[in-house]
Amino acid sequence: MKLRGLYAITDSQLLAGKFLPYVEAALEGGVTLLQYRDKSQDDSRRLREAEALAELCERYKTQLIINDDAELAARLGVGVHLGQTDGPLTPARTLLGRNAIIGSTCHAQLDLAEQAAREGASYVAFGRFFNSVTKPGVPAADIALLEQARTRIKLPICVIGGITLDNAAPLVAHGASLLAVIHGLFGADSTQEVTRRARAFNALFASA
Ligand SMILES: Cc1ncc(COP(=O)(O)OP(=O)(O)O)c(N)n1
Ligand SMILES: Cc1nc(C(=O)O)sc1CCOP(=O)(O)O
Ligand SMILES: [Mg+2]
Repeated sequence: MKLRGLYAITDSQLLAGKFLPYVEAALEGGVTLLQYRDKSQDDSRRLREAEALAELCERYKTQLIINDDAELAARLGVGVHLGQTDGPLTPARTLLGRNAIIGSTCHAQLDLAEQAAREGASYVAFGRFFNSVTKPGVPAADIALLEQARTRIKLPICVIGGITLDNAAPLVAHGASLLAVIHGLFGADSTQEVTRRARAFNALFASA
């Protein structure tokens, strides 16, 4: 499967009271990967919501990725995204199997991306590229890093952090394969606007 296009990420606070309708609206507009990102410790809610997303993704032929939690990903038979403190990649690959999508946060460090590639990651994620309301204060990445990553890393490159329709085009032009977006997608006033934004993010790849 080609990892290229919009990578929608859920946010439990932003999507409170409209979780499934907003996610479905994004899927309607076209989503390559959907990440379930919930930073709470409420395991039963996490399982319930992740199962609901798995069902939706099945319907829309979208790949589901679970943030942080390889065990939950294994339980649902889906992929996982692991940050630098979320556990090692190699056992996650063993647990999930060779076909699972496994992503790795590499901040703005090419050496982390090279290590992730050696350890079996499916894509590497760099960020944050712009100021993020969702996760302020994380280290910054820039276009020069993207240029270097494109020549050194032979995996799809995901970019994240403050990405909106107004700032995403140069990232795609400089080699980003996946645009990972929370607020720039789901911070919309209506389901129709979420669908419009998803379509518009995807259109950036058609013209690249
Ligand atoms: C696609 C993607 N890229 C980066 C992250 C950030 O992961 P991490 O550093 O583990 O931070 P949290 O998201 O867990 O707070 C991500 N989730 N997805
Ligand atoms: C979860 C996350 N990780 C980041 C990183 O730089 O690793 S930035 C970020 C938040 C992304 O949300 P938004 O699109 O609303 O900025
Ligand atoms: Mg994490």
